[in-house]
Amino acid sequence: MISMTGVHAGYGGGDVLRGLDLEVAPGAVTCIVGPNGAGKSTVLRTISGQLAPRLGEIRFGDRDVAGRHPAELIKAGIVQVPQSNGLFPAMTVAENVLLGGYLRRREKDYLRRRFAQLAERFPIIGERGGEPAGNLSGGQRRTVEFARALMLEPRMVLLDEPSLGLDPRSLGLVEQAVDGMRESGVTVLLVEQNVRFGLGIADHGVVMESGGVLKADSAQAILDDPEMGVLFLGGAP
Ligand SMILES: Nc1ncnc2c1ncn2[C@@H]1O[C@H](COP(=O)(O)OP(=O)(O)OP(=O)(O)O)[C@@H](O)[C@H]1O
Repeated sequence: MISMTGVHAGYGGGDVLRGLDLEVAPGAVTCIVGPNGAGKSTVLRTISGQLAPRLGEIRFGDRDVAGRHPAELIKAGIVQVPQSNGLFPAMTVAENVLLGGYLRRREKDYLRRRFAQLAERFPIIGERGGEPAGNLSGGQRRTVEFARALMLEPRMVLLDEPSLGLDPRSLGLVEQAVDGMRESGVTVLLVEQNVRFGLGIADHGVVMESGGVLKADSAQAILDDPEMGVLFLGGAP
């Protein structure tokens, strides 16, 4: 689905990604873990076009999408859910969800139909659609962020630390949403500090270190690997 080859990218003060090679399997959930500063979020930003790689190739299907504008990548079917606080709190829940359809804003019938589908899948959107998004709990807000990302029926969703700041019950909502994406054939690539949670909801795992991929395997194999424990996963998983 996505394959990155020899990718170098950074923010001006030297490369954060240094010749990164990564394959993301289609229709599955892949979780990237690794120490702070390894470049996990930078991988997502590079795929979604927020950061142009200095070198290397990023293939999405049969296209090279490296360095494309984020709007073009959304049209191609890649959407990123930012780390947190991605909603406009004074706007209603429904308005926030509909923002995800901005690129097709003139197609009112399509947007209405798609919104109705998402309201069926995430009941909070129908139930609280007219309320300011700022009224919702953390887990509910995350659900609205997911629904917004799904408005244009993406083929690939990038999630940057979806568990951040959530209580255990809300983590269940994130897991359900990710399971739903997998069931509908969406490819999911997520970054998680909460290693057990992230690898627990994923099919494949990737361990990053110093701007490269140290190990890629099934999520379970990475969870079970004693070497991964203390050094990269912040304690035995
Ligand atoms: N906007 C930015 N401008 C300058 N440097 C940045 C920027 N964003 C990240 N960096 C630097 O790039 C490096 C990698 O950051 P990145 O966010 O990709 O790491 P990460 O693996 O996701 O870790 P973390 O969990 O700490 O975010 C870090 O040294 C960070 O300070």
